[in-house]
Amino acid sequence: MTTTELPVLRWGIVGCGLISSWFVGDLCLPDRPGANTKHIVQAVASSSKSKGSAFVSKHCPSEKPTIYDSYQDLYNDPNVDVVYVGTPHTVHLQNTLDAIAAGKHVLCEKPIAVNARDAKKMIEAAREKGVFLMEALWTRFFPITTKLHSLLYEEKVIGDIATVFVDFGLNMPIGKADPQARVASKSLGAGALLDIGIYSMTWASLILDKSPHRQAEESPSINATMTFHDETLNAAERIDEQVTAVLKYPDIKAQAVCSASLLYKGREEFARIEGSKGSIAIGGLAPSKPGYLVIRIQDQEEKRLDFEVPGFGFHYEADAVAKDIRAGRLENEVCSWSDTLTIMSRLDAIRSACGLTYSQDG
Ligand SMILES: NC(=O)C1=CN([C@@H]2O[C@H](COP(=O)(O)OP(=O)(O)OC[C@H]3O[C@@H](n4cnc5c(N)ncnc54)[C@H](OP(=O)(O)O)[C@@H]3O)[C@@H](O)[C@H]2O)C=CC1
Ligand SMILES: O=C1OC[C@@H](O)[C@H](O)[C@H]1O
Repeated sequence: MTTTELPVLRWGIVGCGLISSWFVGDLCLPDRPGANTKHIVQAVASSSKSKGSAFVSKHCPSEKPTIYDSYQDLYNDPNVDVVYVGTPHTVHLQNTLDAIAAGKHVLCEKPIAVNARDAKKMIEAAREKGVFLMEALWTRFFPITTKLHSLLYEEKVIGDIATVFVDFGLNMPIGKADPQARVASKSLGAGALLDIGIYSMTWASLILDKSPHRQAEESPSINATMTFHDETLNAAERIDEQVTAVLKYPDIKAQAVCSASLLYKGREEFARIEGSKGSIAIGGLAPSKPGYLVIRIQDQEEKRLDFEVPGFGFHYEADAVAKDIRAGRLENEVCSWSDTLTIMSRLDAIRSACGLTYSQDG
């Protein structure tokens, strides 16, 4: 099918910051192999029209979106099918609830909210209004994750899985960032766990929660530790710069060691799954954007599988959203409401164990 014959989905982009620029770039990629949808940037909303116009000229010059200086005006636009929320964590709740109230489907950036309680509110609102809602945990949608699952559980190439190690290191110390930026401002949700630890936890979940041997009702136990940018501050003021969580899954005799740090750039091979017969490493530009697998089996030559990704890879989640909306589904099966709540509850548990709060926790 040529691009012009594909069904269309019209996006309204809320917030013209970094992630929205990456996302629209992928929506506009021409002639993607396997594309199921022609994505249109129908509208953008920003704090000012000039910022919105500059964003469009730079990041999606081939599109002719309506530019709003009010998020609400975008939610009210009858030509917008789905709203993409690309704002800081702490405003996801309000932005998403407003979009849903206006009857829009929503794809909301990660973390969907600051805590599981707020995530539940968003899910309940979507359920009641009968609209689609998904957290933009884009990593789940890369073809590499499906291949990994099949290597682990269908081909069983490394035998019984014992330990998963995942590390997301980003050289972005709090002290070096602009204090007003969302990565350094506590009121905008700054901190390693919510920003990048969520990916380490997602990989562990993708690998171990999806084991066919799991007994779903048994949640893993979690032990965690954090270091803070300023250790002298109280729970409400401090910002986590490093975090490590150890998850124990007694039912499958497995464990995961998940870490995240803003103090160094992590290794390209960011994850390793150890099994009774060997290991599989996952590598890529970042743990959010995986690119290859390395299979190492005892007494065998190691094997590397590379996965070509056009653009950043945000189109995989965008295509999944489009397919669900067309089918009338309210949630996605790869990033279900239950998946989102599982991870958010674990992030809550880690924060509670380490003494880290946000004002949203109430
Ligand atoms: N999936 C991924 O790989 C990534 C995801 N993210 C996620 O995306 C979200 C946004 O991150 P990022 O794009 O880096 O952030 P930026 O600060 O670059 O952009 C956020 C935009 O949100 C808007 N905004 C709305 N309310 C506020 C507010 N109170 N304070 C500041 N800005 C506000 C602004 O747009 P305007 O002025 O136009 O209204 C701002 O430019 C985060 O939740 C983050 O976790 C971020 C990076 C990568
Ligand atoms: O989601 C993310 O992934 C990549 C990081 O650069 C960014 O801070 C984070 O929000």
